[in-house]
Amino acid sequence: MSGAAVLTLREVSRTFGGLKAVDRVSLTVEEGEIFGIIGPNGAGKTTLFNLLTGLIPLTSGDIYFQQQRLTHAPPHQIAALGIARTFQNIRLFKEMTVWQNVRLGQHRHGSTQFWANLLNTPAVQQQQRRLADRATELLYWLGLYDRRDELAGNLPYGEQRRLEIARALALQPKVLLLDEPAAGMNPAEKQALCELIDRLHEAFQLTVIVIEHHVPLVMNLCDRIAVLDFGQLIALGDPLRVKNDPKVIEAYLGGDV
Ligand SMILES: Nc1ncnc2c1ncn2[C@@H]1O[C@H](COP(=O)(O)OP(=O)(O)OP(=O)(O)O)[C@@H](O)[C@H]1O
Repeated sequence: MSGAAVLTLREVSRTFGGLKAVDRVSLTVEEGEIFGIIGPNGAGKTTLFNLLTGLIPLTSGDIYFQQQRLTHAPPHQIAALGIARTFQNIRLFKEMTVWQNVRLGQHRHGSTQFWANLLNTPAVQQQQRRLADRATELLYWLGLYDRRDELAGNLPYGEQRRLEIARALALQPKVLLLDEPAAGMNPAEKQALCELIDRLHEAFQLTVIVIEHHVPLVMNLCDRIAVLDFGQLIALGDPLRVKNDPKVIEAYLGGDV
């Protein structure tokens, strides 16, 4: 961790009708850390990701990426700045191959000009080769290289989750948001995923923000953890501190941590 702020949330709120889904949340995520977000069902975790990625507008407050105000930025601009995510409900192109899904994730890196593309210039060919190499590398990392020609929809569930991560990484993000990446996995798969996230974080120099229900996974993986309850931030700190926080034990963990 370098200690520099990557994401800064100031009094971020989102209401749905009368419901305060996210309620004046202020926090800073530092460069290079693995930051966990936990909380009971309906605590506002996914809504917070939707606000960070511009999928829904804030009701009030501000979000900054490094020094840049993101508060009203559209999703494509946020993605282009280097913030990528996966979804709680897997959102792959199921009728496309594993390879095509990752290549589509690289979309913003196809930066060469329209005419250059049309004429297939050497610069275009070189860029395409570079992107294909990167896609290959990602598929190796996620253990999906042998599956590259299969339809995404035909992969077993755990591999679909990993493909989502590969596709998010194809954007070459600085910040990777993972929404319950281990949902539906057995304990051994969860442990393996946890180790994989840690290695990816190291290898690609990522800042990772992870929403996860499985408390041991979050405790092992994360440098710091934020706990949400009814949209409010009720605790923030290193795993040990959060685990022993009476508010957390009372509101969420019920003493079984
Ligand atoms: N588009 C929406 N319209 C109305 N209410 C919504 C909408 N999205 C979320 N909510 C509500 O906001 C609250 C927070 O939901 P959110 O999905 O962010 O919680 P969560 O912590 O991610 O929960 P879970 O762990 O179950 O995924 C819930 O009460 C939810 O019903």
